[in-house]
Amino acid sequence: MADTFSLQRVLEAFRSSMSENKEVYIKYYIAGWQELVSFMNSLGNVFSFISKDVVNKIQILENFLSGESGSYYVTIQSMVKYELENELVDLTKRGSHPESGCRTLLRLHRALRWLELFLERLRTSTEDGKTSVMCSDAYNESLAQHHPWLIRKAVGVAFCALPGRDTFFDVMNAGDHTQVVALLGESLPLIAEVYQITEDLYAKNHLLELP
Ligand SMILES: CCCCCCCC/C=C\CCCCCCCC(=O)N[C@@H](COP(=O)(O)O)[C@H](O)/C=C/CCCCCCCCCCCCC
Repeated sequence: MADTFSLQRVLEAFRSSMSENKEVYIKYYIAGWQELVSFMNSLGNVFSFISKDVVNKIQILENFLSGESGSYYVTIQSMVKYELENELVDLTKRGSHPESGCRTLLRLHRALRWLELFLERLRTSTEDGKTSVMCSDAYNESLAQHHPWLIRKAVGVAFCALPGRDTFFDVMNAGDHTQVVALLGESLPLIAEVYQITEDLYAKNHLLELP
């Protein structure tokens, strides 16, 4: 992973994550998240409790991918099939499989919806748009409903420390603001498609509320 964040690399990772027959490669899905973590790390310590959680979840999935059953973890589709067929998922309450691939990926999947909503707000924002408001509106519309009160409060505090819109555009390393807006316009349908494929797969298998 390179030192500086690049929106282009996020785009490439999510683009590579989709196979021709619309399966999602976990390797590239994780690579997209690793890029996003590098961005969050540059924002300072107030965000470290969030990036630690993402890093932990990436690590769980990487361990499955490089482990002895790694061939079943190549795509989200093959992971779901393998874990369900082998009863490796705690479906109603946490038990003997508290860190299954399915429940771990579900947490990142929910966060991907937040990212989609936030980037769409950023893309369509005007010069006086506040990133803290865009972030928290996107959060309230997505992830917040899955988080307890304490986490919601801590996240609210972190949002107040977000840099302004201009800084966000600059750190994306994608050229001037017009070019960033264009790249966001290119990235968002891809992110939305990866999200929707996963959402449909999880819905079909009744996995959207895994504990
Ligand atoms: C300029 C580039 C575009 C913006 C780039 C944004 C980079 C964002 C990177 C990561 C986003 C946050 C991902 C959060 C994943 C949260 C997963 C989760 O829900 N975990 C909770 C549940 O897990 P289990 O306990 O069931 O294992 C966990 O309890 C949560 C812990 C930490 C709080 C997570 C809050 C997420 C807030 C999302 C906004 C992040 C703001 C980042 C600022 C850009």
